[in-house]
Amino acid sequence: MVAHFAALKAVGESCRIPLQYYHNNMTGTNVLLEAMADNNVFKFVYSSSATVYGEPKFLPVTEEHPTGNCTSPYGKTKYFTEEILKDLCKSDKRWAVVSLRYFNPVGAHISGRIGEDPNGEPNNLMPYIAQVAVGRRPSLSVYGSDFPTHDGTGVRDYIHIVDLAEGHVKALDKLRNIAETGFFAYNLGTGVGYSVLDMVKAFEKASGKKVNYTLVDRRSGDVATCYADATLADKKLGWKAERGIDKMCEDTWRWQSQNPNGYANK
Ligand SMILES: O=c1ccn([C@@H]2O[C@H](COP(=O)(O)OP(=O)(O)O[C@H]3O[C@H](CO)[C@@H](O)[C@H](O)[C@H]3O)[C@@H](O)[C@H]2O)c(=O)[nH]1
Repeated sequence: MVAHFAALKAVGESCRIPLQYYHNNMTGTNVLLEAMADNNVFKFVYSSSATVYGEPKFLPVTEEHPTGNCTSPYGKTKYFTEEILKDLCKSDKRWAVVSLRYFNPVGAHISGRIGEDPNGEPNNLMPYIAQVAVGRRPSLSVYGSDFPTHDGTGVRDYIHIVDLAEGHVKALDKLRNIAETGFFAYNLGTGVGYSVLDMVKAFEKASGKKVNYTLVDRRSGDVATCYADATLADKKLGWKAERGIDKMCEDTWRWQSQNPNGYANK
């Protein structure tokens, strides 16, 4: 049996409550693993994150890049959990875990019916841009314009949420079909980095709307540039991202324009 282990996906603004947050995540990990073993489930996909790499020492970031030097409590919980899972797989050969290290998931389902609707003010870039474009917020704050990047703003590897979902299907197929056990980590990204201002421009093109922004100070914990080498996922899972920046913006805009107030419309 294969279980999807997304239950540990972090919630909320972790920096405000790190101790409680660590406690909840780590306790949750142990409780879930025990419950899975009790039910004879020894294979699962873990939702990890590129934040396990911290400030990249080289680019693009491969799975061989050291982990653990995280810049946020959220990243540390992902790192700690991966370490627990590695030890688990070493100590008990019944377990097979695929850890998918997500880069920056964005976009929406093509139907325009399933999209991102964060509680309160969005923390992440794409939903913020979308809410400015739709007129729900006056302006985007661009965190930092003095990074060593092509335009001074932070560069990330944005990946369409449907590509990400397809990566999970491939990971589940692998788990179903292999006899091998152990811990396997794969980057899920496109391999291409875009800056905050690249994203703003692409969104304006897709939506036909102006996205007002102001350049402000850097946000604590943000790295300058992070993008993936995702060739291992291609080689081992037969997966690679198919959707580019225009599609990410078009699909986000379809969702946001059809649901200006998110799920509150329904
Ligand atoms: O209002 C905003 C929000 C973000 N940014 C910038 O946009 C970029 C992307 O930020 P964000 O969308 O918050 O993503 P990250 O901080 O890169 O973190 C995301 O990507 C990680 C993987 O790398 C995941 O683990 C996290 O869950 C996810 O939030 C960064 O340069 C931010 O400084 C802004 O300028 N203004």
